[in-house]
Amino acid sequence: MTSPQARIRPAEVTPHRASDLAAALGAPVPTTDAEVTGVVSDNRAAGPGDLFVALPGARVHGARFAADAVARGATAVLTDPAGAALLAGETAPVVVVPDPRAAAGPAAARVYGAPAERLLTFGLTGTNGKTTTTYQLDHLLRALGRTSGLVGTVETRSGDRVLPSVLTTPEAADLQAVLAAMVSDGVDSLAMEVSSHAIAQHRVDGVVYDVAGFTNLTQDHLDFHGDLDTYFATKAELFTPARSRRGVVVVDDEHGAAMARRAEVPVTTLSTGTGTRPLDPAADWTVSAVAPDGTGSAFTLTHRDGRTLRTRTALPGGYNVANAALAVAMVLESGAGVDAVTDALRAAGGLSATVPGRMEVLAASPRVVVDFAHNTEALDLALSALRPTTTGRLAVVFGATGDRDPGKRPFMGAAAVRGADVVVVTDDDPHGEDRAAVRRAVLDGAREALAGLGRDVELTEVADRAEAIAWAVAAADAGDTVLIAGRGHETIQEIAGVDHHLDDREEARAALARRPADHRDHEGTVSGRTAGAREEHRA
Ligand SMILES: CC(=O)N[C@H]1[C@@H](OP(=O)(O)OP(=O)(O)OC[C@H]2O[C@@H](n3ccc(=O)[nH]c3=O)[C@H](O)[C@@H]2O)O[C@H](CO)[C@@H](O)[C@@H]1O[C@H](C)C(=O)N[C@@H](C)C(=O)N[C@H](CCC(=O)O)C(=O)O
Ligand SMILES: Nc1ncnc2c1ncn2[C@@H]1O[C@H](COP(=O)(O)OP(=O)(O)OP(=O)(O)O)[C@@H](O)[C@H]1O
Repeated sequence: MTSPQARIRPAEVTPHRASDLAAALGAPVPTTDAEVTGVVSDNRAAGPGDLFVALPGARVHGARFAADAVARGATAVLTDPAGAALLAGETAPVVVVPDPRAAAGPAAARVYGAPAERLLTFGLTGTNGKTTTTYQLDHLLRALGRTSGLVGTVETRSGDRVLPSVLTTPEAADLQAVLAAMVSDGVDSLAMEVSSHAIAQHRVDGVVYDVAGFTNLTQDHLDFHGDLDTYFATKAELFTPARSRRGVVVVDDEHGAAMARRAEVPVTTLSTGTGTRPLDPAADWTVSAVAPDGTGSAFTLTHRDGRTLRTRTALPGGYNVANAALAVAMVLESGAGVDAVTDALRAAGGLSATVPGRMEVLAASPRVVVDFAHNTEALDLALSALRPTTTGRLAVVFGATGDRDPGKRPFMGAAAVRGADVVVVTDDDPHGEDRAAVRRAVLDGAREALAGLGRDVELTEVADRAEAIAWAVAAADAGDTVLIAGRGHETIQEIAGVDHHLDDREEARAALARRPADHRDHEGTVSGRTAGAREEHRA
């Protein structure tokens, strides 16, 4: 079940009557009335004056928690007929609608005064790149002198208030509260991630984005959506008038091209030539003259109408050029002038936002990078992004998640061996699964790939992740790069049902601080580390 979490809420809300809300939702007006000053869909977050939205869940009906919500001060309940049946004897007014998930966003938007309409809103969807692009957008908006708020996988930020996120896209009631808090905190624009789960579950109902963006689509989340067509169709909903006013669609893969054709709002296409489709000169926006520039790249973004600007992204890899170009194109589509954007980017040194746990560079020599890549394609891409700027050896520390998608483990092992010179296989989030068995599956794929590779790769197993990071960082020479992949910004590692604090970035920084004492000797063996489950293999 969802755990109780801290939430960002507005300080002051003009009260609404439950009867008015019912009328606005086209629901029968309850026989008793009450004043509502907030909306929640989890009883543990309920407080005085809240409307408790009791949602039918996959595991439990929220109506089971209505009495507790009311005991905490909730003054009214919004639910469906099944929920209402569970509420017999409830003292608070009950508003009954056929689909409370679909009603939650509009109800909350009404209670909080339609906050999305008072912000310049940018919504990002796609399988990969949402978080990264959202931070680039946020960075550019700030560079333009705007006060932007952010909602996404890593954190939610309104003014000085920052909270770690539980979901990529919050529940409808929580989202509207955050947006209202942003308005009262003086925020004027919003960069946010819109997951496909959120679209399917009506979490963003009540928001019409000024500019929606699409990054790409690969096979993912089919446990939830069933098949790729449904996953695609869910994302396509973002590009309809109910959810956005206009959009920018990256057409670097076939799904992007299909998305642009299917969009029901005006969209401009962006082709960068960094995906699976070659550069499309017929796209509205094109990227050209990509040039390595330190760890990142400089690039030129041009519209068919002649608008053009040259800037850079500090993040490595072609896909980060696509993310950066998308952020710039979305801001230009929102009405910003190309000269203002050019000047702002020049003053800011390009798109140089650090994205927590996404190609986050912790040290330059040896270069130590933490990235969220947790599947085969992402691992491939991350390693190829770092290879051109690695003068020494490229090492990767990673594992596979337990209890999830066992089929990908050998492929991840093979991708690591293909892309790196030093491969350290360790635990990711084992969850309830046998940790050694998960690593074994990754190692099997790695060994098989090694057999036909034709170059030397050092393959090592270090069970404990902190120890694996310490080992790789200690073993690196000045020109080497160590990629620590898979967990990004995450700070909790679940082993056999127990949560342990583990932050790859903290471990890497600690290992970097210990380096002089811990450094690898010239024979290629490791000194200064405790014995672990390490085994080395050389092809
Ligand atoms: C698969 C999925 O999306 N599940 C969501 C769904 O859960 P559910 O139907 O099982 O809900 P439930 O536990 O039966 O509870 C029903 C209702 O009772 C309420 N409740 C429940 C328990 C309690 O003590 N008190 C209480 O009030 C719940 O808030 C809920 O409203 O409804 C819940 C609340 O409405 C969501 O929190 C929950 O998201 C879970 C936590 C989740 O992990 N979702 C992931 C898959 C997700 O949405 N991920 C995407 C990103 C995907 C990506 O791109 O990587 C995201 O946007 O985060
Ligand atoms: N445009 C892109 N195309 C392909 N891969 C990408 C792209 N951008 C980032 N990645 C890879 O995907 C990983 C996740 O990136 P990011 O967090 O920005 O995406 P996301 O859509 O927010 O995914 P998630 O919801 O899983 O966080 C990164 O660590 C990187 O390895």
